[in-house]
Amino acid sequence: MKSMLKMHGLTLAGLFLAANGGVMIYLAAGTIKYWADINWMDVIGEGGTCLILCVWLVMLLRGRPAGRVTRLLSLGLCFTAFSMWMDMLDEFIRLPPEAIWDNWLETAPMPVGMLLLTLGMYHLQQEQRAINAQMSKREQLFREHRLFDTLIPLAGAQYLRQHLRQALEQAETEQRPLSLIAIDLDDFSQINQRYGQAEGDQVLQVMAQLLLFNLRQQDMLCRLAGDRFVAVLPDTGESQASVMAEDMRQSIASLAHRTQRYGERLHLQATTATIMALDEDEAQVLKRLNTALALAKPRLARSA
Ligand SMILES: Nc1nc2c(ncn2[C@@H]2O[C@H](COP(=O)(O)OP(=O)(O)OP(=O)(O)O)[C@@H](O)[C@H]2O)c(=O)[nH]1
Repeated sequence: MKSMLKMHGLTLAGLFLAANGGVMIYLAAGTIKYWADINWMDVIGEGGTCLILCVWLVMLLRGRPAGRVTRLLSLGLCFTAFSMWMDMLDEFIRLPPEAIWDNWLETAPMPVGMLLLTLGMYHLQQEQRAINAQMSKREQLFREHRLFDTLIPLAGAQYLRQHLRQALEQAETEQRPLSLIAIDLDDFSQINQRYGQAEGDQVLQVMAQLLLFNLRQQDMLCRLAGDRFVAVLPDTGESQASVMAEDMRQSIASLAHRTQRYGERLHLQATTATIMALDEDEAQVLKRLNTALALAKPRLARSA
């Protein structure tokens, strides 16, 4: 709240002053209505709309960084909220019949606000396109940020299952192959034990970045659980997926990760497994992938 006031205090102060100014002007020019003369339906409709617009304004200012889009949208909301506020005031204050300026105060800010909101929405759409391009390896077929992990900025198992269901349908409709890679760090629990949970978190974050670098634009990476990641690769056969999995394994093995505390070098190793989706649902695909990974684990341990 503090940072919002610091960044957008001027906008909020402007709206507050304009709303107060409106009350002053109406009070100076008119008389307060009797209780019985107040049309409460209008008060609820106009006042409620004004209140909701103010709530949207606060949500917008709290949720977005400062910049052109935020400025345009917040100004648009301020103008429309002010228009509704002025509209509501005449339910409480009776102005002389010859006054026509109040129509201007009620009506004129509305189209200005709508115009600013439209401009803001246009630039928001442009901004969203740029963000979508950056996010494409993390979310594709739908957006549900409740399913995103805050520690490692990737979607989790629930998102993976929903994404996979849609990707399987798409692959079947288009008659194209779909492959999956599972990547699991070896002996990750030892990193936690030896260097602490915070260092383990750091390793997972670095690993997620590294895996994203190894993927193409159309691929999608999720964190299935703990130190296990899954990449969904549309339009990809098993042999191509195996090559990509090996690249990922090697890039993890050659990563020179140093601990935050003493800067010791950690030698990370990962096991990967690759499968191509057959005529099966997402639960069967994931089960087969997990089995393939479990089979790959002991093989690595034996060869070490
Ligand atoms: N730091 C950290 N650790 C986590 C997180 N989620 C799970 N873990 C830990 O990850 C470890 C996973 O253990 P295992 O599944 O045995 O994996 P592993 O030690 O790599 O063993 P193998 O996979 O058999 O090589 C557990 O010790 C969990 O406590 C997390 O978000 N952060």
